[in-house]
Amino acid sequence: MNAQEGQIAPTVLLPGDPLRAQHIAQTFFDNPVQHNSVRGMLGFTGTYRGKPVSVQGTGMGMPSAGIYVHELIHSYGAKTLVRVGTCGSYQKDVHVRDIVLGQAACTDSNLNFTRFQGLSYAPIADFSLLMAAYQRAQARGFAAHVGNIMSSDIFYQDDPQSFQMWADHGVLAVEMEAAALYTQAAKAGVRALTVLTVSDHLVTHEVTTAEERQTTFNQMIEVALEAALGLD
Ligand SMILES: O=P(O)(O)O[C@H]1O[C@H](CO)[C@@H](O)[C@H]1O
Ligand SMILES: O=c1cc[nH]c(=O)[nH]1
Repeated sequence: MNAQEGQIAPTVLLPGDPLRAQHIAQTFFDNPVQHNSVRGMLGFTGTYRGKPVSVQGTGMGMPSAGIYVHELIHSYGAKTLVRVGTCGSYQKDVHVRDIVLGQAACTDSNLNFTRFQGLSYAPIADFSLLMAAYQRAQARGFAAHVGNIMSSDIFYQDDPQSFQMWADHGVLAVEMEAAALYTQAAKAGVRALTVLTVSDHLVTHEVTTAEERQTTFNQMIEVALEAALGLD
């Protein structure tokens, strides 16, 4: 990233899509300033209800997101990192447009097998952030599910039923970055959470319109901002 030292706030939202970073900055931030343009991975810093906050695109998948998470923590001093993204539901009662708070993240990635020398590590969210996000969603009447999620390296699975094993063990939904975020945050002693909107459904194949997705995406951002910044 090409941000200057001190240009990025200690609290950072992390969407996969850089254009969503731009949308978040333009919709929610006061006085947003673009802090990164390298590789088109847009990042902005501004304020939300008077508190400094940044948003940084991460790209798709853990190798890409892991680079941004590392630089945000170790080069720019990020202390609170909240991923805001989309997911595919594994469970009948987790509907499209619902919010999913990733309490923990399974993974099929080799990243953590390499990091932990073939042993198993359980990447988990920061509890204070998780509790705050759940309380903010409840207070606003948004449908929010808390539980285990799957961070996969594979978007297009060859076997469309391969998710069933995870679904049978209570995993709520699939995305592609949380396990790396939680692991790196734990190592660095900083706080991390993943807040997701269900964009598609692997069981019921429910669909949603772009407008509906935008509305619930904005609800998710409000929950993430309030939890990350400690706002009511
Ligand atoms: O909406 P974002 O944040 O990109 O998240 C999800 O969408 C992408 C796949 O379509 C992956 O990055 C996955 O984690
Ligand atoms: O990674 C993802 C994101 C959204 N929907 C999916 O099915 N997978």
